[in-house]
Amino acid sequence: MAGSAQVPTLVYLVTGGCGFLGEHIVRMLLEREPRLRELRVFDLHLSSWLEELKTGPVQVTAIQGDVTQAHEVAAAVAGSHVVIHTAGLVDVFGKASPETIHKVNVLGTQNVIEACMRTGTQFLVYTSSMEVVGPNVKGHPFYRGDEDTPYEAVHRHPYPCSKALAERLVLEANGRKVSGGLPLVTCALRPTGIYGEGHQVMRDFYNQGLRFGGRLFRAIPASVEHGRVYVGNVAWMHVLVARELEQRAALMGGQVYFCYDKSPYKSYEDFNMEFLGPCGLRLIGTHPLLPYWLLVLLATLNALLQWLLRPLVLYTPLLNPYTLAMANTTFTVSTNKAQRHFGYKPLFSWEESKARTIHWVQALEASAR
Ligand SMILES: NC(=O)c1ccc[n+]([C@@H]2O[C@H](COP(=O)([O-])OP(=O)(O)OC[C@H]3O[C@@H](n4cnc5c(N)ncnc54)[C@H](O)[C@@H]3O)[C@@H](O)[C@H]2O)c1
Ligand SMILES: CC(C)[C@@H](O)CC[C@@H](C)[C@H]1CC[C@H]2[C@@H]3[C@H](O)C=C4C[C@@H](O)CC[C@]4(C)[C@H]3CC[C@]12C
Repeated sequence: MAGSAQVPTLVYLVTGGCGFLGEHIVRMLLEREPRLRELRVFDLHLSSWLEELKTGPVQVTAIQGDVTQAHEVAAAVAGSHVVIHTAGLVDVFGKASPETIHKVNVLGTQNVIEACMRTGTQFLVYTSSMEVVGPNVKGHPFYRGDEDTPYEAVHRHPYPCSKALAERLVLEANGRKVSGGLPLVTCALRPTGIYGEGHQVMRDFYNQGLRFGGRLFRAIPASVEHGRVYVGNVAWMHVLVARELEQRAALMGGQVYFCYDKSPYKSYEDFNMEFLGPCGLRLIGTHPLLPYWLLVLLATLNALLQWLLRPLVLYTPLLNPYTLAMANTTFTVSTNKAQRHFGYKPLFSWEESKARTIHWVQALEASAR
């Protein structure tokens, strides 16, 4: 692949390039990958902001397509040097059926792998997830763990199951021969809960707070820590891995890397308040306002209501049995594998990540007025 640092020669493909993370990866590549000649952005739903990117020196090719359609994926992959596969159905709220989640996240990933094999693309970076590891169905905490920490990764929910299967397909494909006889080099990145500009769940929390007069009500003990990572640092890790994968194929090929930065370990709700607080919202209660059994009952009622209403309307509240269990289980990572293997260091400090996210929420506030 070795593109010249001076002459832009490389073609990258980003699947899911119009999503929350995908957009940051696309913009980061255009800013920080000097070898880029063409950037292909493949997504089911193309965004209007892509048009503004077409005026720069890099050819930006918007491709409307579906990763579940092998021929569409193959056409997009053909001729690319690197594929960053971040397209996926990120659904823990019951918006999509288990079958659809599996089809997009697993079959879609299989299509990307096969397209690389058939067309001779050698380098594949997959956006996996912390959920490939946990929290597991038993609610075991994962406290400051790393890529080698033993943990019983047992899942039942369609989303983590699909991510785990897709990641396994990607890692098992490492070393297989692509068209032309060279080896496919793959690796998987496992972000913890990503936050930052464009994060839909943060937007949902903000809107929920507005509906309750600027108040959010604590449901989870402050002691339950969740690892979070700023979207800009996740995007940077993708760019760096894509750049280093060729030179360090023997070390990085077939590996997984947690995405991490200096974001503090806090409960999910307390962490969100780092951004929502400066925008006028208050988290009521130093302890959960309701007993856990009542939260479980309410979450179960939400799931029942979702099932009953499904023929009429899609009811997808934040609180359901799975999200409650996730929120209520400590999951934090402490690792430096990415730094050791390919020199990753967070591009954005915690202070910068926080300021950028607050600025974005304030823009939401302005548009909500
Ligand atoms: N958001 C997080 O906290 C988080 C954490 C860890 C990992 N991830 C992973 O990061 C990736 C991106 O997540 P996100 O939060 O940006 O989600 P997102 O929903 O904002 O982006 C996903 C993108 O994929 C596209 N897509 C969905 N189905 C498609 C299909 N069939 N064909 C083509 N494109 C399709 C969507 O249109 C969207 O633009 C996912 O693979 C997700 O599992 C997300
Ligand atoms: C209603 C309360 C109980 C409230 O605290 C629920 C919060 C809940 C919506 C979130 C708690 C943990 C989140 C998940 C976590 O950050 C990691 C994820 C992995 C990633 O691949 C996709 C997103 C997510 C599943 C993320 C989704 C929201 C939470 C469940």
